Amino acid sequence: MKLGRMNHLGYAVPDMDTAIAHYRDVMGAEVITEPFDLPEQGVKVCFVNTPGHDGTEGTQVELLSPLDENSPVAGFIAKNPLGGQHHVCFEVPDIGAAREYFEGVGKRILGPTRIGAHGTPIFFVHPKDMLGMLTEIMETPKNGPAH
Ligand SMILES: CC[C@H](C(=O)O)C(=O)SCCNC(=O)CCNC(=O)[C@H](O)C(C)(C)COP(=O)(O)OP(=O)(O)OC[C@H]1O[C@@H](n2cnc3c(N)ncnc32)[C@H](O)[C@@H]1OP(=O)(O)O
Ligand SMILES: [Co+2]
Repeated sequence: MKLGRMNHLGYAVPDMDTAIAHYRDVMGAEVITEPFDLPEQGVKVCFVNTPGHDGTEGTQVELLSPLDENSPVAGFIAKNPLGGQHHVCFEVPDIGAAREYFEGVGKRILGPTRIGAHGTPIFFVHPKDMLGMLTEIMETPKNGPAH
């Protein structure tokens, strides 16, 4: 499988406004979207970009808060009331080939491949099969980064 860049760090937070204020005012990061809901994923999302250096591309933090108690991040927040690092997302050129690869090496894929917050197909691999890190695999946007 051909691994691409790290697209974002997923960060689960109990309160989106508090988290945005922290990254904007304390960290001086660039809040690049208004918070938006992804009801099908059970989360409210907001993207925060940090600057690159020496001409390299910056990084992105994906702030996530639960839309309701059934949200996949609700359980995480219950165990981590302050919030915390929830997942990491890597890009791949072909999501179908990547899914076959991970299944082929015995990693548990969580649910169907679906459209993620960046508007491209994604799937998740179980943290217990990924050294404790919930791992999102995302197909590289064909027309450059959506956010
Ligand atoms: C898609 C939109 C957006 C995008 O970027 O495009 C997103 O990223 S949305 C992100 C939210 N969606 C998801 O996280 C979907 C995938 N997640 C899941 O399927 C579940 O959350 C799962 C299976 C990771 C955990 O399910 P649940 O919380 O119901 O199970 P447990 O609490 O019993 O956890 C089982 C076991 O795993 C450990 N765990 C849970 N969450 C994480 C995590 N984020 N990172 C690392 N480990 C995690 C938990 O501690 C349990 O371990 P144990 O030793 O048994 O206590
Ligand atoms: Co994500």
